[in-house]
Amino acid sequence: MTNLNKRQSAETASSPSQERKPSTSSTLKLLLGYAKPHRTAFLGVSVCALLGISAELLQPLIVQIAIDDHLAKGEGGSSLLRLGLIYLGIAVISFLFTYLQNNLLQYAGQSIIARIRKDLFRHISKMSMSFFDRTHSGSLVTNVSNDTETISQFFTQVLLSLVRDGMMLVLIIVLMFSLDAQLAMFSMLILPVIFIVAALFRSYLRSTYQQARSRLSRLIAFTAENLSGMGLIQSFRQEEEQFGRFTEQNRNYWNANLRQIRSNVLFNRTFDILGNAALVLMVWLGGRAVLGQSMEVGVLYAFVSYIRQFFQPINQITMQWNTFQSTTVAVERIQRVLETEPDVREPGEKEQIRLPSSSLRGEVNFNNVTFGYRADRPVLKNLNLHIQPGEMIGVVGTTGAGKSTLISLLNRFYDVDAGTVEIDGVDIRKVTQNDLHAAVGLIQQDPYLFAGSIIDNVRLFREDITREQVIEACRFVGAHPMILRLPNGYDTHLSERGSGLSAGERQLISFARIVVFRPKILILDEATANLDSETEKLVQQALSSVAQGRTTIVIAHRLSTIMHADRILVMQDGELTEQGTHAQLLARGGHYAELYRHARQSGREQLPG
Ligand SMILES: Nc1ncnc2c1ncn2[C@@H]1O[C@H](COP(=O)(O)OP(=O)(O)OP(=O)(O)O)[C@@H](O)[C@H]1O
Repeated sequence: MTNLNKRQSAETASSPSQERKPSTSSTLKLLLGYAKPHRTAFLGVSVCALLGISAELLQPLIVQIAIDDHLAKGEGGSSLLRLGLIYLGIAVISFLFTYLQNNLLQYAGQSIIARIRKDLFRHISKMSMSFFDRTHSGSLVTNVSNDTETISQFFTQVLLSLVRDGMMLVLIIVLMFSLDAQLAMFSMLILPVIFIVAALFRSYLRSTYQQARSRLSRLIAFTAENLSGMGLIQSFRQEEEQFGRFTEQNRNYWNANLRQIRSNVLFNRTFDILGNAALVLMVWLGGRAVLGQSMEVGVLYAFVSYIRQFFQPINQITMQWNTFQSTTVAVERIQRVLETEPDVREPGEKEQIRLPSSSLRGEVNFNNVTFGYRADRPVLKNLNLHIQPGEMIGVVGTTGAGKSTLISLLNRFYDVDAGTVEIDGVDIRKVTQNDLHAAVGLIQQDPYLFAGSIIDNVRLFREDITREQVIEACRFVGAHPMILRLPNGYDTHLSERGSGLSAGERQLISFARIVVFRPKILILDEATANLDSETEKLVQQALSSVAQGRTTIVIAHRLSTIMHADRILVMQDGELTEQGTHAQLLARGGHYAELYRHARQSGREQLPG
């Protein structure tokens, strides 16, 4: 399959219209796979639940013995006290086992969810750029946060309910039949009514739950989008409009949430009424039996207690059905991400060729490369480019000419559709991502900084790179004085995206990263486009220091950045139309000369495009 075909099939697979229906069996398969390493804990939960509820269910029997065997015969005193102490002891035992069972279950459940989250994050970070082109980051955030949280409810609520309430129900039925088979038979008459009510409510409860969840997701996505675009919103004075849209989303969620709560309350209270009706029936039938002396008072008391407890597990299990439904939806969403293979694949062990950084020369070749983001629109067409080790290359061209695409292919963010991209004569598809990204360093226009100190941002949280190495790198690129001016110097904590630093300062930090990580090939994608001339001078100096001994490719809109390059490439509509030194290209009088003339006329060094 070609890459284009692969991209298309991946796009189709993730389109909403093609979403598969969540299936119970695949949900269980995934969950049981994750639960397997914790089977001892789950066995412990079952044993504790059995012992806990057995102790709980013994309590009415103790009272029955106290009434029928002691009170009814006029016995009291020490034997009643002994029964009272046994009752208390059993209550303590029930508490202890329930406590143990909850702790074990929470431990296993939370460990499983942490593992799912870890797997998901690792998988997402290995995905190719094409995956991020077609997947909304908000939906991935929901996968990692909300969906895993929903799955956690499966372990901490659904499973617990199935085990505990299931066992409780069976034990209650056994105890009721052993106390009085006839009365127990009458109680069972209520079961069909319970099932009918549960079935009637089930789909209504599920739809209210799903509606509330989807409205909450929309509200979260809307808020996240607004936070990241707050600068734009304020500069266009859109606060009121956005507030209006937020209010509407908020109201929608509020309505859906209230509807869900109302339906839950209605369901629970209907069950209460059924329970009370069964109780009245038991008291009436049992009371007649007691009066007719065919039943003892204590037995009736125990029966009434069990009937009250009988409805609790049924109610719980029915409620868990909804949670299970939302778990299947969450599992399906997570599975869809986990099953998506990266379009850019690691080479197999046999075809792998190492690119050891110690012996790397930094030669780059694009041989007859054709590539398009979509099957029907090639962006690069049959492109040939040979870059010598240590050469400094400048790339110019109009908007959309394919300059950034060239860089993306060299980083293997996408695979070529035809031809090859080589480093030191090795096809980069045969190189591991680790080796490739150690060989190629990228500095983007708006370098990304993480929440953390300056030190951590330069060494990207790698503990094996020392503080001294970081400081030396910052001195080398000329960032040291600027960092010392910050409130806590190298330990200054940067907030997310590096706000608090200017664009130029962020650039200098990303240059220091390059010095620390030592890639042999350096790429700058319009790194100086947004800088004032003072800062640009600083960045220029840093660039010439960092470019020493490295193959450097600079995409620039500013002439000054690339005028002194060994070679300037001119790209137009996906093709290399001219190349040579600044002087050669001017002498040629082609597209570059025209771009240069435009730039001079406008009084700025900014190239059009
Ligand atoms: N992720 C993408 N998905 C689909 N099409 C894309 C994507 N990135 C770029 N393109 C398209 O590919 C073509 C080349 O884009 P590219 O970003 O390489 O151009 P460029 O020369 O770097 O332009 P600029 O100077 O404006 O950044 C454009 O038509 C663009 O719309």
